[in-house]
Amino acid sequence: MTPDIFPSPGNLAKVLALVSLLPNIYKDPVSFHPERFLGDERFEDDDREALQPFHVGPRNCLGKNLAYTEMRLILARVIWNFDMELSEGGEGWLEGQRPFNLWDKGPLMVRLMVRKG
Ligand code: HEM
Repeated sequence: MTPDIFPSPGNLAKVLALVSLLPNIYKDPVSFHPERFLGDERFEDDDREALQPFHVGPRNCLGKNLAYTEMRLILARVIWNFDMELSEGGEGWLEGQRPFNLWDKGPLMVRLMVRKG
């Protein structure tokens, strides 16, 4: 990121879902490749730091570690107890998703008057 591309001052937003779909960051990004995270050499050029679903910095997600623990526990129990297959209506799930965004609310102007009495 350089000032030539993103002049300051300005707002820069990172669209997480798009980062995860960029083929120059993740090889074959829309296919299911769990081996991507298990040291498979086909994916050694992936930039694993690019996607930060919990954000980074002083205001990043406070629940990150809890969320990882919950996800691991739930996924492990589901996989341990069940076989899974896509059921009717599940086709095209990825393509049918709709993205939503946040909005900048702008300042709420309030006048404070010292109470009398
Ligand atoms: C997959 C699960 C989760 C994801 C992807 C996620 C993601 C995020 C993201 C992107 C932010 C905004 C960070 C920023 O503004 O830079 C955030 C903030 C926050 N998250 Fe999560 N979160 C998850 C689960 C949780 C859980 C389980 C908790 C608590 C039990 C939690 C508590 C918080 C809190 C308190 C903040 C505000 C932190 C602050 O403003 O200082 N999150 N989260």
